Amino acid sequence: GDISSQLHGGYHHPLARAWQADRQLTKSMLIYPLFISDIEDDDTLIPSLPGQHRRGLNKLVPFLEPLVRKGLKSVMLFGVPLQPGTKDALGTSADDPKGPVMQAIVLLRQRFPQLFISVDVCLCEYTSHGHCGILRDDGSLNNQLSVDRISDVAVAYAHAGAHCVAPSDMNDGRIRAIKLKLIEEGIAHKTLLMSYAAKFSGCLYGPFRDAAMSSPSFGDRKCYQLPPGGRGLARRAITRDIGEGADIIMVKPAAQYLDIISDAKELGRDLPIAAYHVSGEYAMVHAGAKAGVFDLKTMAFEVTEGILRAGANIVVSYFTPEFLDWLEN
Ligand SMILES: NCC[C@H](CC(=O)O)[C@@H](CN)CCC(=O)O
Ligand SMILES: [Zn+2]
Repeated sequence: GDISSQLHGGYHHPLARAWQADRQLTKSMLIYPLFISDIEDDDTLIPSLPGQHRRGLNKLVPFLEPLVRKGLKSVMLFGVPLQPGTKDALGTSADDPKGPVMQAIVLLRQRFPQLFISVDVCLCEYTSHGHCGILRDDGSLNNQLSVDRISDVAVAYAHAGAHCVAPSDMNDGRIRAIKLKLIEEGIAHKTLLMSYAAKFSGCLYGPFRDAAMSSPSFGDRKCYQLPPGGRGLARRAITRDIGEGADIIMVKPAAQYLDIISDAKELGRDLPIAAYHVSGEYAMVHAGAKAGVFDLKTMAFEVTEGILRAGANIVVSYFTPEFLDWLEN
């Protein structure tokens, strides 16, 4: 018969199967999210985010040392201000030099010179209303005030030593504003701007909001995060952010949005594409494994390989510590 119908020979051997993948998971592709609180000796398990803790500055280095030895290459910092007076309408404490994130940047840069420090830039953890920007009287986002504030916070993190700033706010035009300020400040050349370009609203962020105490006090994020059905909007946001100077495009969530990752790679063919395997997606894998649906490690690999197959070469993943044990390189 037609000999081109015979495919099995091309993937009979495990190595030949590995060769079928355009991108194979390695430790350097992984970014590990860290929750940093302003209680210095804090080390609190986050029940809804299996195995993840909120840690204060005094607990960070001992926790990270073994992970860095195992090959951890990059982290993403999220501040969790718990002290009274750290939340107001403007998110004033987001760039407080005494705040948890600003101090963690300095500490980690000094302690782990090889570690790539990316920092999430948003106001929702620092605003009394819990939204990702500054509000108008009617409760909607004031774009100009939000973009001004978010870009100031991004520049403060970059000045503190962040290698990468990653605005997850989804305010229109924040990428351009951050890039312009980085240029004005003379630090654009050493700061990577990673845009959460296609970030969807939905039900997959619950465990994160538990961890970061960052749920909106009223309403939701449906007027600034993308509607789950908005593939065209995502393509437009990705194209816009590339044009505004993003160095990396991120899609979030990931496993439920593989078509968007694929679009991001098509539209951002010349950029690295990141995907954030969010708290809800991570918790679902744990829940499925606990329910006996599948083996945890097998599914962690299968879901992450799917994210790579769709076009990502960077994955923000809560499974990072396990992958450091599971991967050779
Ligand atoms: N800045 C928004 C935070 C946002 C979730 C939310 O909408 O609250 C993500 C953090 N960048 C949540 C990440 C996660 O769920 O793991
Ligand atoms: Zn936010």
